Amino acid sequence: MNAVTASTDDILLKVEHLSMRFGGLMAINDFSFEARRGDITALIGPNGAGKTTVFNCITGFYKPTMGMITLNQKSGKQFLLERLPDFRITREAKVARTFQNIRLFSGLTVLENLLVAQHNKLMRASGYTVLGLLGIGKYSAEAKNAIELARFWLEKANLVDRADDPAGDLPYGAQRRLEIARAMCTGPELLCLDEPAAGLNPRESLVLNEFLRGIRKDADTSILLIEHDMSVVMEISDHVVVLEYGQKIADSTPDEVKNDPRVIAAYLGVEDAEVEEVIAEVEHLQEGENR
Ligand SMILES: Nc1ncnc2c1ncn2[C@@H]1O[C@H](COP(=O)(O)OP(=O)(O)OP(=O)(O)O)[C@@H](O)[C@H]1O
Repeated sequence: MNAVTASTDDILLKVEHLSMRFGGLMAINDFSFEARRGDITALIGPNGAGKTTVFNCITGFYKPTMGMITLNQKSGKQFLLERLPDFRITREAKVARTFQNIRLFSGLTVLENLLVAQHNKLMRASGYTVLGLLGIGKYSAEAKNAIELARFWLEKANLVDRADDPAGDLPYGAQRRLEIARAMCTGPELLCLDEPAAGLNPRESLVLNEFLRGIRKDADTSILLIEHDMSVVMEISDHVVVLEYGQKIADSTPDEVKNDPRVIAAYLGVEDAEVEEVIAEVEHLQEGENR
């Protein structure tokens, strides 16, 4: 979907004038962007640009200094995320996330990790009573559903044959996919992934790409992705937003962003005064290509 043509009904997440100050450092400065329903939106930028801080504001880990973050569910319900505590952002607004460093229960099996993710739903079904847990009422039906859902995501993550192994025994790339599968077991409308391809080899990155494309196709979940691995970003994203020093410098399709001189200059670490020079060079190269 093109960045310019989205209607307001398509907007799942709207970030407006977001700012986050840490003491004297303005980590995010008047940053606005939109993520459309059904899209994979990538948030990229050089180290320290503020990407994780934006994620932390969206998911309630930080309360922004200023700005509004609106999540529009498909049901029509609207949530102002900057006003909600993190557990309500997960449970009610249905925003799930993964972290830069893997946070699995490494002593539990792969399947158990996916069931733990559904703990809240199961406890509600038990009515928080022992009788409920013993199978009277809705609990047994919900427990069966939880196992079905875990199986579904095990298959999608290509982990069925490792279901009974401790999560800590999986290769790195498989642990990354398990984390994402675990987040999917909470039924999110928005899945925020913080550098899912970090540390993966090229083959594992390809498997990850397929998995993320599968999520977009099979689940009603949109993805917001922070990623340094451009082979992942350019391959699977519908829309790319670029941050530099806490401010937006580009917001467009992967192809346009890839050729944007300001983005190239930011990644090369060029001083502001030299940006014009880089722009001229890139334009010159592009003219050469088009000839
Ligand atoms: N809790 C905090 N306290 C103080 N400064 C912070 C805090 N969190 C982030 N920062 C600062 O805010 C800036 C943005 O950091 P952030 O981690 O959001 O960048 P990033 O784009 O995610 O970087 P990377 O790609 O290296 O992960 C950095 O200068 C960082 O040191």
